[in-house]
Amino acid sequence: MRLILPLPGNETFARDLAETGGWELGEIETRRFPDGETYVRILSDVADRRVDLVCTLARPDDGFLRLAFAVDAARSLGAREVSLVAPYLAYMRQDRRFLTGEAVTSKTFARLVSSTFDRLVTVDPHLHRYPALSALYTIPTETLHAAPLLADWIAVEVEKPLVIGPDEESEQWVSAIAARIGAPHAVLRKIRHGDRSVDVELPDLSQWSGLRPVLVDDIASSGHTLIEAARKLPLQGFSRPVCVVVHGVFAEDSYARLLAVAERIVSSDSVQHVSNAIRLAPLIVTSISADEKVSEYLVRHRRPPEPLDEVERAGVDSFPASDSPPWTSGVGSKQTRIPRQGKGERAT
Ligand SMILES: O=P(O)(O)OC[C@H]1O[C@@H](O)[C@H](O)[C@@H]1O
Repeated sequence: MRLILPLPGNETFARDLAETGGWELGEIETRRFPDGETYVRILSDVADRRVDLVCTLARPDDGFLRLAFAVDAARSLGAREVSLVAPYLAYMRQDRRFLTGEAVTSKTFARLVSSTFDRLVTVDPHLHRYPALSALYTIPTETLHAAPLLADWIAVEVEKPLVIGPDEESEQWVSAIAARIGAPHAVLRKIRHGDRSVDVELPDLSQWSGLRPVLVDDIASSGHTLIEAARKLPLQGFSRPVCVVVHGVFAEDSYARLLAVAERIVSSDSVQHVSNAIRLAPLIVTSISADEKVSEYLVRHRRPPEPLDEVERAGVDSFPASDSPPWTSGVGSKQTRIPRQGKGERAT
């Protein structure tokens, strides 16, 4: 049975994941030495098992080294595969060099994660200028999408919603959410002047007066985007908006400031926060279970070992037509490196 191992601060999410998936919840002991260095000890049996380290990556600078230590400990104890389940993936927003000399941190961070883990599972990474995680990460990745869960929450909780994205980037999930619940949608225009300085312009929304505005975004970080959008809506006669985000990072006092101009704020549980109202565990379990089926399939169809020279000549393996491979169906976009037995890799 696979093992779900939570890093500190991720216990609630990991327990939900383990219970929903019917998997074992493991234990890691971590603490700080007096000089600030990190102590890590894995207390669960990981030998010959697939291990999922669960760690959301909001505030990653504090936690990544601890993760790297845990992976090495798991490998030295004989773990068969170590994946990172990071419902929020950090360092996706500095995706290019805007000023000479800036570090493109998305690339550096992706390289660190790719050289540490065997696989990455995440939810709605901030893919703005990158087409997919495969443009950055060299390990197999699974990108899951929370839009249907957000849509279902809105459908149940908000009467007569007008789904609003605060900027052009949000059009993709705002339109998907609106279509799923049969509501209208609109997209605002954002001009970002700096980390903490944002302007939002509203188009004429008067045709939807009387509807409840629901601001939807992937991340609330400094909160400025949502705060500015929420401030502008009453200028066109709308009531205070409901704000729904996938990742409630809520830096500094942004949650309190947004609450002052919003009717209600909810987030998925990708980052543990008082606003959490949408569980991601079912989405992640579906994806991990589908991946397990692929592995089981490969084990079932494992060929007897062949001498290396024949293996090299055989090239790509083929599967019997009577039992089609299960990796085509999924809940997100998958970048999976299918082990090819004929190329010297072993199915697990
Ligand atoms: O305005 P804050 O909360 O700092 O940043 C979040 C916004 O910045 C964008 O990259 C996100 O898509 C979101 O719209």
